[in-house]
Parts: sequence; C-alpha cells; structure tokens
Amino acid sequence: MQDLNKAYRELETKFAQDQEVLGRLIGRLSQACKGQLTELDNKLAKLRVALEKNTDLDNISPLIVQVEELLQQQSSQNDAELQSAKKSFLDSSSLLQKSKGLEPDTRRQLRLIIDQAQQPELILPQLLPLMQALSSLYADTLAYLHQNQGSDSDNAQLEKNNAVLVDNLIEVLNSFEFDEQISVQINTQRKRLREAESANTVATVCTDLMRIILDAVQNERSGSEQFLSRLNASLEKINVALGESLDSSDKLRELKEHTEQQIRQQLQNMSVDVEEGEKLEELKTQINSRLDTISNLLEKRSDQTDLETKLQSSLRTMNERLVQLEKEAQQYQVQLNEQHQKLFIDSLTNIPNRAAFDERYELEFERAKRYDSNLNLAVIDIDHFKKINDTFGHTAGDKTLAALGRLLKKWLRSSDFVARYGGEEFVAILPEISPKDCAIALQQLCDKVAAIPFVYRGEKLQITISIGAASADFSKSRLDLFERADKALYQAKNNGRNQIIAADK
Ligand SMILES: Nc1nc2c(ncn2[C@@H]2O[C@H](COP(=O)(O)OP(=O)(O)OP(=O)(O)O)[C@@H](O)[C@H]2O)c(=O)[nH]1
Repeated sequence: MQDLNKAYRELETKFAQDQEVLGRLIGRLSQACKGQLTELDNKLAKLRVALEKNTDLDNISPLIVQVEELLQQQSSQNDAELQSAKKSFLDSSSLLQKSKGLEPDTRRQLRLIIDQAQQPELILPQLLPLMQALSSLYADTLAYLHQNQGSDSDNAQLEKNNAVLVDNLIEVLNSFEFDEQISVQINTQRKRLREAESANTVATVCTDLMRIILDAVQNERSGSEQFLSRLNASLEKINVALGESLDSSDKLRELKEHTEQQIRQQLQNMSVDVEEGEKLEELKTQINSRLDTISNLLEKRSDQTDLETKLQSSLRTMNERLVQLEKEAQQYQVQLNEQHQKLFIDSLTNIPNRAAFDERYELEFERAKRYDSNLNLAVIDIDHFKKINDTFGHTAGDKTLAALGRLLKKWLRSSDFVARYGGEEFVAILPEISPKDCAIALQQLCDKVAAIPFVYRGEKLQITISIGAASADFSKSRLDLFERADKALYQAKNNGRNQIIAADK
C-alpha cells in the first residue's frame, strides 16, 4: 500500500515535470515562430498560458489542434504564393524567349533557369535567385540589342522590344511580395523603368534591381537560418529537459514510458529535421507532421490520466477494504486470544489446566533461578476422592472438584498460581515465600478445606486434602522439584492424609 502511495506521489511529480516540459516546448516554439503569422503567435501564447496555469491536458489538446491548423494554413498560403510567382516567372521567361535577336548564350541560360523553375519540388526562396538570373538576362539582352542597333527600322523595332521587356520586367516584379523595406526600393526602380528613355537606362535599372533582389534573397536566407537555429536550440533544451524528467520517474514509469519515448523520438526527429533541413518549406511540413504525432501522443497521455484516475479509485477501494480487513483481523485476534485462553483453562473447575501450568512453571522457575529467589511447588490431592464418587456419584465428585478449584484460587495469594493438574490433583506455584512460611500457609489451607461444610443433596461431606511441597534447588532441574513435591504428597497420604509434608532439599 505504501509502495503504491509512493508510486502515486512520483507519478504526480512526473506529471508536473512533463507539463513544465510541454510549457517550455510551446514557449520555444512561439519564440521560433514569432512573426510568421499573428494568429499563430496568439494561439501559441494562449497555449503557453494554459500550460503555465496547469490546465488539464484535455483542454490543451484542442489548442494544439488549432496551432496545427494555423501552421497548415500558413503552409497553404505559401504554396499559393509560390504557384502565382512561378506562373509570372514562366510567363516572363517565355516572353524573353520569344524576343528577336536573343544572343545564343542568353537563350541557353534562359532555358536552364526555366527548367529549374519547373522543378516540382521548387520552393519560394529558390525562385528568388532564378528571378534574379532572369532579370540579369533581361539586362544582358537589352545591352546586346543596344550595341547591335542599326537602321531606323531596327531602332524602331528595338524601342518596341524595349517597351515589351520593360513591361515584362515590371510584371515579374509585381508578382513578388517583398517586405516593406525592399518594396519601397523596388517601387523606385519600377518607376525608373517606366520613365526610362533608352536601353542604357533600362540596363542600369536592371543592374540596381539585381543588387536589391540579391540583398532580399540573402536576407530571406539568413532569416530562415536564424529560424532554424533558434528552433534547433529550443528542441535541444526540450530534449535535455525531457531526459531529466524521465530519469526522475520510478515505479509507475512503465505506464507512461512508451508514450514519453515516442514524444522524445518526435522531438529528436524534429531536431534532426532542423539540422538537415535546408528548406524552410520542407521543414514546416515536417514540423506539422511531428506536431500531429505529438498531439496524438498527448491524447494518449490523457487516456493514461483516465487510467490513473481509475487506479486511484481502485486504490481507495483497496484502502477501504484494507481498513475493513484490519478490523476483521482485530476481531479475529480477540477470538484467537479467547480460544487460546480456553486451551489453557480447565472447563470443569474454570482454573488453569496442566498445559497452562507447564508454561507458567517453566517461566516462574527460570525467573526465580535468575534472581535466586524462593520458589515452592505444592501438589494437592483430594483424599479418598474415589469414595466420594462411589458414594455420591460422579456429579458430586465434579462439583467437589469445581468447589475446591474456586477455594484454592481464593485462598492462595494473587502472585501464586494454581492449576488442575489432572483427575483430583491440583498443583500450586508459590514464589517469593520461604519454605517454612510456605508450609505454614499450606497447612492452613488443609485446615480450611477440612473445616468447610460440603453438603450434597442434603448430606454432609467431609473433604480433606493432602499436600506435598518442595522448595526449588536451582542446581537441579524443574523435574526434580516436581518429583520431590510428588514424593512428599505420597508421604502425606501415607502419614494419614489431611496434612502437608514439605520435602527436604
Ligand atoms: N468426578 C470425577 N472424578 C474424577 C475425575 N478425575 C478423576 N476422578 C476420580 O478420582 C478418583 C481418584 O482415585 P484414587 O486415585 O484411587 O485416589 P483417591 O480415591 O483420591 O485416594 P487417595 O488419593 O489415596 O486419597 C478416581 O475414582 C477417578 O475416577 C473427574 O474429573 N471427576
């Protein structure tokens, strides 16, 4: 029972530690995802507060599902942005491809970047360098055409081509969403493009655009890297915390170990994903799936909490049963004591029997021997008892035995011990009295019994007793003391009965 209670306390501590670990996980995730999506920020903050308040896991699970949905939503939004940007890129590329007078090398490079943009696993950050390359090809084409300008009709064609290229380039720029700072710079370049009067100006604007876009791509890349490293650091801390938490658990650890290992595995996997994942989109998809698994595991944990509640109630029942059993055991003990008593009581005289005497005799003998104090033993026998039986019947004999038992108990000292040894024979242990005083006391006993007017069915009965007494010699055994007392009784009988004979040592 104590073991189970201990196990419970450990389980409670473990639960609190796990709650703390989850709290930290959410805290780190919110930090890592900060600014990705406002609603996601809010939900993560709410989740963190719920965990800090030790809210029930049942209430937290729906919040986790919401966070997952938001991550999913952001992922879909990114997909849509990518598709639209990809379409604009490919449209602009094919327009440039159709341009007349395209240098062969430019055409080859253009084909290359179109192929890359058509890769099925393409992600948004990968499209940005392609866009930068496309802008560069536009600039090269403009410069090439400008150098090779010839007749007026060629010039007119060149102007026309310029206009088409500028329109395309503006369309490409429109298809991308940049952060505020970049957007301001791009808009300035867009305006310059519209107002450009010569191919040269267009080429300069294109070069400036390339630089701006290159910076944007680098920013995006370093932003992603920061995100990844923050997330990685958080996951590492969570792994350590979870490891410590696992170490502290004991008895009922097995109940939760499986789930916790799975959660730990998920966290480790996430950590590996972060370390290996160069692509932000890929990483988000992986994290989504990990969160899915963790959410399922949390549901499982909540089932385990149910199990704990059931266990607790069964423990209560067990406890009640135990209290009940303790009561029953106490009653049983009382009954046993009573039965034990009965085993040592003579049912006819209601005084201790021979078994009780044997036990007490050993005890008193050893005690007196230890303190070297007096110990006397008296063997008491009713004289001519057979005659009583024969004359008045067995019932009269029984009543005589019972009466004598009561008298012996009454007249001997409370520190003395008297038992019915068997038949009409009684034994008495008389400690801490000198043999002489003992003999006097026993003689008085003989006299008292003889003076009692026993009456049975109106007839008077003369009852006398003979006593053989002996005083303990501790250099000899208990048996020796008994035998000397028994021999003395024999002498008392032989001497005429109704007397006490004290044996010499
Ligand atoms: N009524 C009754 N008689 C018993 C009981 N136990 C033993 N007796 C009888 O006690 C008698 C003992 O007789 P004896 O051993 O000859 O001794 P006694 O008649 O007392 O003679 P002395 O001891 O020599 O004085 C026997 O008749 C037994 O049957 C008992 O529990 N109840």
